[in-house]
Amino acid sequence: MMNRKPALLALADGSVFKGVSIGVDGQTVGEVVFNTAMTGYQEIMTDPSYRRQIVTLTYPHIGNVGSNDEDAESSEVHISGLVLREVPRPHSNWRSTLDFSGYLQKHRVVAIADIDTRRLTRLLREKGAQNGCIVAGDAVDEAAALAAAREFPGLKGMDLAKVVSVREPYSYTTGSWELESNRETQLKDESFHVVAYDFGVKRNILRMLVDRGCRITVVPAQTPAADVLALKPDGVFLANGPGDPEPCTYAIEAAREFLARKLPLFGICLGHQILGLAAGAKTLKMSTGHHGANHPVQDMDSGRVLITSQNHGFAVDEATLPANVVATHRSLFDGSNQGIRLTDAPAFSFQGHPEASPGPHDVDYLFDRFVQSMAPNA
Ligand SMILES: NC(=O)CC[C@H](N)C(=O)O
Repeated sequence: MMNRKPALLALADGSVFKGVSIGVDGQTVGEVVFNTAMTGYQEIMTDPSYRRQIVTLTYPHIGNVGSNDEDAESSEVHISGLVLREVPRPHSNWRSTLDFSGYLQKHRVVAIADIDTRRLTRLLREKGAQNGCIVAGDAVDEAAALAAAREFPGLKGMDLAKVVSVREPYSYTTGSWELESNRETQLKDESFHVVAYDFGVKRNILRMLVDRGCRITVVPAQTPAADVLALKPDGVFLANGPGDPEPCTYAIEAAREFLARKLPLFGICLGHQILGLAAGAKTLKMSTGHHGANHPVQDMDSGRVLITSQNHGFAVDEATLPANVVATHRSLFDGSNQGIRLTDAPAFSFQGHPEASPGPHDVDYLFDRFVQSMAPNA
């Protein structure tokens, strides 16, 4: 076996985990969270909503299927660092073009393995997400790592949507991957024009809209509502994204404008929180947040329980919903809000990830609902 360099993970509460480096040498800081998904490590690492977060994967065998170019949810790896139980082993998969260690090197990820991720996860669950630091390489300095972990200011109050967002608008017409032909599909039978605010959008959201006949114009996070209205969209989509929704005042103001004009509006994750804030509710920082691919959520209208993909650390505070906002979904793990709908505008949103990638598809009916809400404008 290859000789690994040392690495350590230091948390702001003073805990230190010693392991081995499986990525590049270096030091990285961020909020340490855990994700319980058993599949989809590439999708998780490339989800822009993980910016400034160090992700612990609780599933112990990561890297078994290597990596490929198709499973990325954006053009780069966004996580600040990666924490694993097992050192990745040789991989095997027909779609793989690069082994996992090569993937970590290529994307310059600082990563630690061979630590007790169960102990770490229990700590994060009991104390809440911790700011932390990974150092990897020949000179691992524990005191410096602890100091760096404590210096990280935390995600509360941090506006990261405008940091990860695209700089110029672009058009998106690529649909879902077709396994039989091993090719991506293209938009056919265009029925709607959707403007999607990119706060850190995951590709599969755009693909699922394209599959339903939407031509998409993706716009930067700080695009004023007037510029969007000038594009004459049938509906506006508010994407997922990293950081705290509260400082994203530019997006909250734009959403308010669309609400006032009764334009069909659909939000996912950060987009859900922004819709909530625009409607007059408040958001809060959760203790550990939700990160996984098997979280039960109840649809309050139908009573159905949905197994969902999740990645968020903030939430809409249901107690603050104004009279014209109805809670449509709730987490069965902790009762927190998972969806809202306005009674006086064609606007709704979901806290989890109906686009999955990775995760189950139980909530994809919300994409159909958005398309239906645009139908009168077609
Ligand atoms: N996936 C997301 O859009 C996450 C939203 C927000 N950054 C949160 O952590 O709650």
